[in-house]
Parts: sequence; structure tokens; C-alpha cells
Amino acid sequence: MQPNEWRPMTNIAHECFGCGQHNHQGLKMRFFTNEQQVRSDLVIPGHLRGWSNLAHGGVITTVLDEVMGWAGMYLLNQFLLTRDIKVRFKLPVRIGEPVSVYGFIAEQKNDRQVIVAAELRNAKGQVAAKAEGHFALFSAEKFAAMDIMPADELERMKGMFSSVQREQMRLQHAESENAGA
Ligand SMILES: CCCCCCCC/C=C\CCCCCCCC(=O)SCCNC(=O)CCNC(=O)[C@H](O)C(C)(C)COP(=O)(O)OP(=O)(O)OC[C@H]1O[C@@H](n2cnc3c(N)ncnc32)[C@H](O)[C@@H]1OP(=O)(O)O
Repeated sequence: MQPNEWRPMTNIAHECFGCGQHNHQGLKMRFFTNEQQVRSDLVIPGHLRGWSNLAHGGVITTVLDEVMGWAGMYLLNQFLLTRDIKVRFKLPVRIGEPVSVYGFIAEQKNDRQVIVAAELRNAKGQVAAKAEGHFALFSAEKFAAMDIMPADELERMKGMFSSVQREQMRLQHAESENAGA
């Protein structure tokens, strides 16, 4: 896939505060990928303000955490938890303003630790906030033992990882065929 070709990603977490489409108090973020990065476009609603016109910094942090979580999960096909996040608020982000967030792998330390990065860009394309997050990666067995989600949800997530992996392999195969043609 070309870097400017973005395809929508499937979500099975309907109640997540960041991405759950059934969580009416949440941000209802939808995700796209170009296979190197994960992206979401959103408008931070007025009830999530801090100063009068400004999006709350904690909400911006949530948005960056969410896109990093999705990037890590999708690009590495593993369960993960945020260990810590560093955020730099570079420019004011206004409520009601369209923004785009991008997440990508910065450095895979080993099979249990990854550093993921994110950028929030405003409508002018300026980086208004950026983040770096350290995430702990887990096997499905370890995640199950931590009692974070019910067994049926865990099985659905495992199914999702397998189908994502198959799709990624199909795309890589198609790309190498094209390169050889
Ligand atoms: C492909 C599909 C893609 C599409 C997906 C669609 C569906 C979308 C679904 C959902 C969207 C969600 C999007 C998520 C975005 C947001 C993410 C969050 O907000 S996560 C919540 C906030 N973070 C926490 O709650 C962490 C809380 N912290 C901890 O649990 C710990 O600090 C932890 C595990 C991160 C590290 O623990 P320590 O700092 O104590 O680590 P040490 O001392 O090294 O180890 C303690 C024990 O834990 C094990 N451990 C640690 N890390 C491990 C690892 N990576 N793997 C296995 N074991 C590990 C160790 O072996 C050790 O176990 P021994 O005591 O020896 O038995």
C-alpha cells in the first residue's frame, strides 16, 4: 500500500472511551491505516474543554494514547498496556477544530516492550501536540491471566489479530508481486 492510501480499520471494542462507537460519553474515534501508521480524524467536542475555547490537555493525552495503543496493537499484533506517556503540547488545540492524529512504532525494544510515538496535527497540518509512550506487550495467555477482559472478548480480540495478520501478509505479498512485475 502507498503511504497516502488509508483504509478503514475494524473495531470490536464498542464501549472504549476513545474508540467505542456505542460509548456516547466517549470520543468515538475511528481508525485508518496505511500499514506503516494508524490515523484518526476527529473534532474534540465542547464539553471536553479546559480554558474557554481550548481542548483539555488530558483529553489530548487520551487521544494520543488511543492512537498509540491502536498503532502498537495493529502493527505488532499483540495485546498491550500503556506503561507511561510523555506529551508535549506545542500549540493550542481548539474545541470544534478538526484535527488528525497519527501513531507509529518508534522503537521495538524487545518482545515485551515497545516505544510508540504519536502526533496530533491541526487543520493547517501543524504538529500541535506530540507524544511518546512506552507500552508493555503481552501474549494472549499472559493477558488472559491478568483478568483484564472477559474470555469471550479475549477470543474475539485473538480472532481479530489473526485476521489482521492474514490481511497484512496478503498486502505484503501483493506488494512484492507488483515490485517484481
Ligand atoms: C490487531 C487489532 C487492532 C485493532 C484493535 C481493535 C480493538 C481495539 C480494542 C481496544 C482499544 C484500546 C486501545 C488501548 C489504548 C489505551 C491503552 C491503555 O490505556 S492501557 C490502560 C493503562 N495502563 C495500565 O493499566 C497498565 C497498568 N500497569 C501495569 O499493569 C504494570 O505496570 C505493567 C504490567 C505494565 C508492568 O508491570 P511492572 O512495572 O510491575 O513490571 P515488572 O516489575 O517488570 O513485572 C511485574 C510482573 O509482570 C510481568 N510482566 C510485566 N510486563 C510483562 C509483559 N510485557 N509480558 C509478560 N509479563 C509481564 C513480570 O514478568 C512480572 O511477573 P512476575 O512477578 O515475575 O510473575
